[in-house]
Amino acid sequence: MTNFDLVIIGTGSGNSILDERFAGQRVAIVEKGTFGGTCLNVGCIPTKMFVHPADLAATPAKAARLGVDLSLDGVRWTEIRDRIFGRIDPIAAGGREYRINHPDNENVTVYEGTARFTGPRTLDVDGETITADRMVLAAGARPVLPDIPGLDEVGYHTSDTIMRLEELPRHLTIIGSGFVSAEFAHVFASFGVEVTVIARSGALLRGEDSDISSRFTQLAAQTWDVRLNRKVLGASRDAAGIRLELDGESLTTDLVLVAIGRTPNSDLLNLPAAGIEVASSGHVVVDEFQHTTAEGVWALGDISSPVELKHVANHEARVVRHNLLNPAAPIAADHRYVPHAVFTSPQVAAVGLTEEQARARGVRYVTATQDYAGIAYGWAMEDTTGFAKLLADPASGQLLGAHIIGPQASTLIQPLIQAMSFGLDARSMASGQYWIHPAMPELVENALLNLPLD
Ligand SMILES: Cc1cc2nc3c(=O)[nH]c(=O)nc-3n(C[C@H](O)[C@H](O)[C@H](O)COP(=O)(O)OP(=O)(O)OC[C@H]3O[C@@H](n4cnc5c(N)ncnc54)[C@H](O)[C@@H]3O)c2cc1C
Ligand SMILES: NC(=O)c1ccc[n+]([C@@H]2O[C@H](COP(=O)([O-])OP(=O)(O)OC[C@H]3O[C@@H](n4cnc5c(N)ncnc54)[C@H](O)[C@@H]3O)[C@@H](O)[C@H]2O)c1
Repeated sequence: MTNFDLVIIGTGSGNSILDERFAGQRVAIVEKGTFGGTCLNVGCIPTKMFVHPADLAATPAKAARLGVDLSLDGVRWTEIRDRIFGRIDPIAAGGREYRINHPDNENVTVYEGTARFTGPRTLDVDGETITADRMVLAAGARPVLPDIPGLDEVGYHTSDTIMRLEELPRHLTIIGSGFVSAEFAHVFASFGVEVTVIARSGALLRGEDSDISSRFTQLAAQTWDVRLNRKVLGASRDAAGIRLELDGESLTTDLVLVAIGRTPNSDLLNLPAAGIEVASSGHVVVDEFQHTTAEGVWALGDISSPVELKHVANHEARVVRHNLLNPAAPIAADHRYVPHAVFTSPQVAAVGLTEEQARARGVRYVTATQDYAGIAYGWAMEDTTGFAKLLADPASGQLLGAHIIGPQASTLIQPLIQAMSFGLDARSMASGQYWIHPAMPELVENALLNLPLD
């Protein structure tokens, strides 16, 4: 049995905790998979590296309308794939090598195995027992697997495997209609794959404000075969490919991608043995300091956060690092205004309350929208579908929510996140600064000016 000052489980955001301030401590870090975790290896980074060439491949279809005739001559899938992972895999390998062999990490022991609690702050790692005075759970989440009769037998992909395909399929069916579905549908459709999206509800991206979600659903249906309010009842294979039975119809496809959410890896850690409480959602229960219900144990990222985003995991890792280094003066995590963006086509980005949430909370609010078509740059682009929608407190002008669908939505949302985070009211924000003309942020300026404040 080996005792450490600190043990971290998971090398995603957990790996970023360690810096030179931990040099005097004996630290262990445990990883059962690829060093660097989800975002680097199978999440944010590779997906966006596929989205960028997908955006390029989709350009010819949009350009002719403006009098520019482009043609897509081909998509070299294996080259794209190998270029992407040829850049990512060495980073993962380099991160591992750094922790194992670099003199900076003389105090760090890397365990390449699966951690499982056998008692308070006591772990079994593939047969070896390690204990620690303090522990951090940063073990992330994994794709939810479906319970569809026959699907295991015919085979399917998740976001963990789809990016390493040997060749593009002719037809791809995606089960699920959230972030992963919207991003991969855009990537594969832009690369020339026929894409079918199966949603069990009546809209895609239904977690978004309903105006955004319905606009996105309407636009998506023009590019992809979108089947709403459908359940997949069974799967089988025949000469034509994989046959999926939906309620009332069937379809034949070459490949299935399952994208129905992610579940925290808390169930694999035997947390009851360590006195660590887990919510019914599977998330480890933490207080505002990211401390779990067990003395000396913190948690961060997807294992404890219902908002499974890298910027949240990174923020929480910084909070945990501070609290490990400054036990007498801990800081709280700030989860007030967590934004997100979906890198699909068109892009979607949001922060704060949707109108449905504002209504359900009974807060007083006003809304305003601004079409891209109504600002100079959007008009020049002849964008006819994008818009921004804001919610604000009519008395104070404080923003309650911001939602954008359209080009550069993930960038345009940032000043609104800033305003909400620092308490800047809509009127001051709109009128107290210059807005570059004729640039895209005029979308934000005009949406702010449109708010019918008291
Ligand atoms: C396809 C996809 C695209 C995404 N795109 C974005 C995006 O654009 N923007 C964004 O903000 N977020 C995105 N996310 C979400 C983001 O990747 C995650 O929120 C983030 O990576 C979570 O980090 P983490 O440190 O909590 O967990 P992880 O990075 O998952 O790290 C957990 C690590 O713990 C290891 N582990 C688990 N159990 C054990 C065990 N028992 N013993 C030892 N090791 C263990 C795992 O192998 C893993 O390496 C995306 C996710 C996916 C799946
Ligand atoms: N750009 C980004 O920031 C980004 C990109 C990808 C993933 N992510 C993160 O990863 C998480 C997981 O993504 P995701 O798309 O898998 O999940 P999601 O929660 O975004 O969407 C899951 C979808 O599957 C549906 N669903 C759930 N169970 C189902 C079932 N049994 N049958 C059919 N449909 C079902 C849900 O109604 C929902 O529409 C996201 O919530 C997000 O936090 C972020």
